[in-house]
Amino acid sequence: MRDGRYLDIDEDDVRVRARGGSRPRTRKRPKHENARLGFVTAVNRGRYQCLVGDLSVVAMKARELGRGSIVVGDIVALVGDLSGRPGTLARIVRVEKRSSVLRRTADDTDPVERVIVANADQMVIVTALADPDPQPRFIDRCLVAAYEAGLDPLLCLTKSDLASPDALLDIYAPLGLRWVVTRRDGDLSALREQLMGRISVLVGPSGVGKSTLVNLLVPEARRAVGDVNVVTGRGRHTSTSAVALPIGAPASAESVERLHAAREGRIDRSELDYGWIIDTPGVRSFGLAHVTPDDLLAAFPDLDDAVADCPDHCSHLGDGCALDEWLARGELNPARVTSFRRLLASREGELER
Ligand SMILES: Nc1nc2c(ncn2[C@@H]2O[C@H](COP(=O)(O)OP(=O)(O)OP(=O)(O)O)[C@@H](O)[C@H]2O)c(=O)[nH]1
Ligand SMILES: [Zn+2]
Repeated sequence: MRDGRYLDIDEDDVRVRARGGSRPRTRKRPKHENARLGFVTAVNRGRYQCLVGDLSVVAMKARELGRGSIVVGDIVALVGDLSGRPGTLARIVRVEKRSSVLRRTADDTDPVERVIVANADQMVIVTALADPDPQPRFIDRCLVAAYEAGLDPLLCLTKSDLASPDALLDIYAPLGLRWVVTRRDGDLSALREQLMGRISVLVGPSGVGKSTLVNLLVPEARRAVGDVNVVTGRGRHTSTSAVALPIGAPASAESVERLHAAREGRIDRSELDYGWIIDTPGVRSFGLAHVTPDDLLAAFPDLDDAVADCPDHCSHLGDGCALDEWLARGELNPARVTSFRRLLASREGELER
């Protein structure tokens, strides 16, 4: 890979010649002399599907890595058989530093908080306009998770053949979100445009038409499309594990490297006419307990001056909060304060199913 990062070799792969001896010795066993970087596209029962160059390689985690998780979106260093031939198994020996981390909360089916996706830069919040009805509380919690994880949110309102988006867009107007409206028999170019130059993680409750969208965007993916249960209005969970899919260009680690470069501002995002999407079936809640008011305030710079007048450790929801005085003096946009407080409050409790 000409771009550099993907050719990296460990810095401690230093061979030294033992003094006086004639045979080259290694000071310590070269850790990963021929390690190459790869992009994790899927995880299945302890096997990691990784893109190395333009080859898809199956790998396992080296024992020395311990218990740390490896998730879709991770950039990892691999050694061993990187041919990608059937039956071969490479080894992941290192996980590169992550630029973003999206976590799911612990719940009754899984007691541990887990990282679900690494290195994404956009969260596409998929919500149906009807069947099932939109859940603003779900959207709010996604927004909090996105702001905290450093992902740009994009609201994707599906099934526009069934209902108008106006009421929902009114609720979110004060947040200045980017949004697109879609339907399965409609034109997806507005959505496509928002996906270019980015690694987007798609989240949404069951049955909103996420698999249908993914199949329209990436027909080769053939994600299972479920039916909404006529009794509960909820979908069957037909697809189960997260997977990264390329849109607009063939799968290659170089395309991922260029998307990372765009995120870091090293190249211009608008030059890129492809992207990656990460579908996350079954993810319906995020751990928000660790999110602080300050994390959220980062998305509300217009409230900075006001909250500087707040008492220490202000919850911004109760008595004595300076936002109320500033509101009373007409110095803040009430809709912005309402939105900020609604998002803050949405951290409480877990998502009802
Ligand atoms: N009316 C209408 N129905 C749609 C549209 N898109 C999808 N559907 C239907 O909605 C149902 C759920 O679609 P899926 O794509 O399986 O939804 P999902 O979000 O992937 O659901 P899970 O697989 O359960 O996570 C299916 O019966 C689809 O045919 C749309 O634009 N309009
Ligand atoms: Zn306050």
